[in-house]
Amino acid sequence: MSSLPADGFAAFIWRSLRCPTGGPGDARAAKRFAAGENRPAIHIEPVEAPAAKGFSGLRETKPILAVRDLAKTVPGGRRLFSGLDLEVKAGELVAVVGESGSGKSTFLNILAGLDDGDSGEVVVDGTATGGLDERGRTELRRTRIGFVFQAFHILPYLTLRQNVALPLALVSGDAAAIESQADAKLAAVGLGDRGGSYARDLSGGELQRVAIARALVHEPALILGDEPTGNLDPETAGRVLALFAGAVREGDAAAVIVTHSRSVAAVADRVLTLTSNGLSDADRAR
Ligand SMILES: Nc1ncnc2c1ncn2[C@@H]1O[C@H](COP(=O)(O)OP(=O)(O)OP(=O)(O)O)[C@@H](O)[C@H]1O
Repeated sequence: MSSLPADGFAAFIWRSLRCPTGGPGDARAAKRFAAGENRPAIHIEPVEAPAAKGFSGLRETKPILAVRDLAKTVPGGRRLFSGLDLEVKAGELVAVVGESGSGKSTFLNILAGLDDGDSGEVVVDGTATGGLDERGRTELRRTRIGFVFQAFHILPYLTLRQNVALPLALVSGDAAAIESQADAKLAAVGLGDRGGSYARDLSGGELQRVAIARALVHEPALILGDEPTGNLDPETAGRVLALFAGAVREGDAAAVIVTHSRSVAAVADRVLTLTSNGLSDADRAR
């Protein structure tokens, strides 16, 4: 992707949404807008998409994630789990622990619609993934799900701003608004001055913060993390986790994090253990 171009009109739209009482620059831009300048080139709708907080009322009463009686067998016939039930509400962070090979990553992939259970149901923000075709699942991931992996997957040939902007760029043509949202999210993870840097310039902890900014930039309803602190030293992991938990709670999202780490368990609202019989309450002190 080439650099995201600045666009005066788009910047005006952005400022108008963020700051209704703009300065003289906004007044001039407003005149141009009234005169119809540039209007056809802009696709405004996605700028309003982050107002996913409009779902807040709904999210308070309904779980963001509902899993019912899920079962999964992998090729070769081994049953990983069955009878798995889970509900996660807005602002709630659930950690999933379990033995290596118990199926934690497979479970996350099913939640993201990247894999299928043998039976059972997964409902994300009111949408049953089982009823969606590939296109519908992709759309669900783009608009409703943020995924943080152990390996950061920050693309080295894009700036950090462009990396964070990717989920928005997939659904919007409004480059300036996208760039502003990416910068705001980078600022939220303490990297507001690094938007023009590249991955090679950052430490592991900083890269993971970029990955979190990217996972949250489109204000997903459901945040999934697969060992998101696995590559970090304990102190950095703690800082990243606090950031993650804050973003989940303030952003009104639900989160499921697969981990072997005690520090993840420490910030979670619930710690559940995955076994062949599904998820069960774990000892928080483990
Ligand atoms: N497509 C597949 N074909 C065959 N076996 C698979 C497939 N996908 C997963 N498995 C097996 O299912 C088991 C669960 O894998 P998974 O990665 O979900 O476990 P995990 O709990 O995340 O493990 P870890 O904690 O070590 O990362 C493993 O034994 C894995 O080899």
